[in-house]
Amino acid sequence: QWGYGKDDGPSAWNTNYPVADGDRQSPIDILPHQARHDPNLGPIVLNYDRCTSINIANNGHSVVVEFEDSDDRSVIQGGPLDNPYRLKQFHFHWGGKGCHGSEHTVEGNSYASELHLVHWNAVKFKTFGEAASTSDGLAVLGIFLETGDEHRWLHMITDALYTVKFKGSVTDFKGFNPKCLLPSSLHYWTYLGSLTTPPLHESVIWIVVKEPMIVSEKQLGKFRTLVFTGEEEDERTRMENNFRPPQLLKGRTVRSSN
Ligand SMILES: NS(=O)(=O)c1ccc(O)c(NC(=O)NCCCCO)c1
Ligand SMILES: [Zn+2]
Repeated sequence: QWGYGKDDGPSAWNTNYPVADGDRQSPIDILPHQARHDPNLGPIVLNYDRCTSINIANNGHSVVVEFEDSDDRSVIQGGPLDNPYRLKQFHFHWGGKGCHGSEHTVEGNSYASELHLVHWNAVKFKTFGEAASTSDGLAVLGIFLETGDEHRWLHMITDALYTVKFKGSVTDFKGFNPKCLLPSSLHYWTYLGSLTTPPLHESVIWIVVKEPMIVSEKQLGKFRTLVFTGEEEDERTRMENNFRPPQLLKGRTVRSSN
């Protein structure tokens, strides 16, 4: 299996997942001055209103909140998207104490953490799995997390983390609307990329929001109380630095909403 350690980490993923060396891999380093401002790029529209969260889980790589995706109750549309994309899950990537842990970087600078809201094109595909393995089947909204004041709503997530400390743990997490996590401005960069974890499918339309959400160091520290390992395993490997470093742009264009 793959992980984020010395032997099973990002530099080894191409052994079992050769697409790791492909032409549209994620994340990337974003250079704002080289991004093409595209006036045709409209605003991102989120309809997460009748929210459909189900549970929160530790999958051995991150903490994930899953959503009920049998209809279009929670969708993202507009921006670079031709169809509404259905919210499936969101999860985070973060660093170690004092180190940064975002996946995308901006002019070589990384943020403390990065939130990924994962959506799939249910107009063109029947299942998430099918969408996740087909070009442009997914739209992932990436939000940077920066340390500063406490985030007024993130406690809803961090207060539940102790219940999913070990790999394989799942607990109920109903009625959570992730719209409360988003920064005020949704100006974004967008480019064609991939999943940032194995199987690294090149199926993602990335929408990276420019404005970070501000969270406290204390709130971020709670993510590091999770472990990669299962309760029955001997070693307790703290879950941190679960991010893939930036990959080659290989001629891709990054567009900017404005
Ligand atoms: N980081 S990401 O690009 O937003 C991303 C979005 C959706 C995904 O499905 C994955 N990866 C994934 O599911 N890998 C299968 C095993 C993971 C846990 O069992 C990564
Ligand atoms: Zn992710």
